[in-house]
Amino acid sequence: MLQNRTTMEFNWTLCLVSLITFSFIILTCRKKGSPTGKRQPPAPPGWPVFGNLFNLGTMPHRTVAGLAATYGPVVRLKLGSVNTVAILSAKAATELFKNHDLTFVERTITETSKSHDYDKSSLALAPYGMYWRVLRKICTVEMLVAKRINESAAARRQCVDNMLDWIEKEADSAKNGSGVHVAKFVFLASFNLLGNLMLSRDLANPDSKLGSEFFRIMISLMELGGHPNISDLYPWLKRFDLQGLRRKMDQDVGKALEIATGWVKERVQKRLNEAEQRGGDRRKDFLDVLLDYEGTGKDEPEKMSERDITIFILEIFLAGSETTSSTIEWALTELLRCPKKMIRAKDELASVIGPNQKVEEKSIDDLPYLQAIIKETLRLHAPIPFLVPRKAMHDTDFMGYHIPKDTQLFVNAWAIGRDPERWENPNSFEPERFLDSKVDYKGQHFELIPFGAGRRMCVGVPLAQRVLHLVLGSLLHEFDWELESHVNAETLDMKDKIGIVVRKLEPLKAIPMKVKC
Ligand code: HEM
Repeated sequence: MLQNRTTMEFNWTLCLVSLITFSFIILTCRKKGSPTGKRQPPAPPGWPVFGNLFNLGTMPHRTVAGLAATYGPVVRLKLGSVNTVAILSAKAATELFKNHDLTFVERTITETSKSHDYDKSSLALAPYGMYWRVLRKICTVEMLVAKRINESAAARRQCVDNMLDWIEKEADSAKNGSGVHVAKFVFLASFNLLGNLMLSRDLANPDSKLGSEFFRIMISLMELGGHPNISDLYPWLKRFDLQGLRRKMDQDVGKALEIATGWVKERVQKRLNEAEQRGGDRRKDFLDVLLDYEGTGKDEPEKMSERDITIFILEIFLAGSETTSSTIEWALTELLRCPKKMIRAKDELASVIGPNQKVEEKSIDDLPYLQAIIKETLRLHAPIPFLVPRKAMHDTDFMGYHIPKDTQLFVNAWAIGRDPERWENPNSFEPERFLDSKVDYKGQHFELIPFGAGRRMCVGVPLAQRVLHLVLGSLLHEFDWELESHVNAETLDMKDKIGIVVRKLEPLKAIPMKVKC
């Protein structure tokens, strides 16, 4: 008994001594900055083991942006055990993309993205090497070029027409005074639009059981992928999968791959039949481009494997649907808070498009105010606020700071879009600022980078640009919009929440009234 007590006391003493030693080591390391003695970026104080996790809050893009005032534009954070650096100003972003893009060209790979080896076939996550180059080239030279995008303009118009019909029906059946959940319909339309571009089919279609199942799974993948995961913060815990995220991801990715593989096989068979019948003058979609691919077999694959193709299909849905619907939701929200700007946009549409006419993609160039609204929305509400996180390929010096190999890099596009050194009235929605300005989001102006910049910049910009203008232009041209009666411009909730993309915390509910010509 006595011996037990002595052992217990000894254990407690040992624990206490270990804790003091551990804290001492942590504090010493923090005081000296870097164990190598080199100057590291400034960092807010953190906790042992947890680092700065508790500093992030529920809207990390905003909290991290706020650190710039105290620590400057390059800030070091410890997220669990992961060394991270955040870039918070347009000047620092310019230095990054002009002089260090290659050093940070690799991605951070999360635990859930390893499900079914998704990361190995993904364009967005692939290591900077041969496979990534091949896929990127297929996208930029064959798929997302003006000619191919033009060929599918009619399919996009049809998807937008369906969306307008759904919204009108929903508004007719809604109780007096209640609004329509706009982003839901834009999401469905974006999904179908991508389905037509890639597979020539509507997937968010109540008549298609498989399409609906695929749609449900993709929404679940977006939620799971955007969920903070302990396994990413403390990689030694990953085998326990404490939140069960990897298990759920394995199930969903498995099911999505099964469905998409079925579509690929079906198409392979159809192409064989067409070849036999010498028919097949249908429009070539993305799936055809991938199946047609022929590489040299030396420094690139001879053919794309079925697996790589199916993962590419999932990726495009994940990359292109929620980003689009979130941007439209914010644009409409901002316009509902500024009725004069809404009127100006509608007047421009009325004069360029005319009554009884539909907004077409070819008119976008003639709609400078609409273009300015999209830019201003993306400046204030970058849907992927930290871009897709990068990783240092080797030790490097950046703006006088030492950044060790494997450090995760967050480029805070949200903070950069509101950088007070670059933008006047950075927090106000003022599309007019873009009317006499050459600044755009195509990766050359580092103060506006909602699509990123450099080698890993979004490949979808040419498509996203068309879709955003087409959808917002159509919503404004076809309907007059009002807020629900219990909300006004001052009380409209503007908080956001972060998942794979940032979107409005409270979904926008607005009342559409069909414009009478
Ligand atoms: C509003 C719409 C969109 C936004 C805001 C957006 C934003 C982004 C961002 C921030 C990145 C990371 C860039 C970086 O790390 O520098 C990215 C990458 C990517 N996006 Fe988009 N995106 C949009 C639409 C699309 C669409 C429609 C597609 C496909 C058709 C697409 C496909 C991709 C792909 C494949 C990558 C990975 C590129 C790579 O790693 O090489 N995106 N996007």
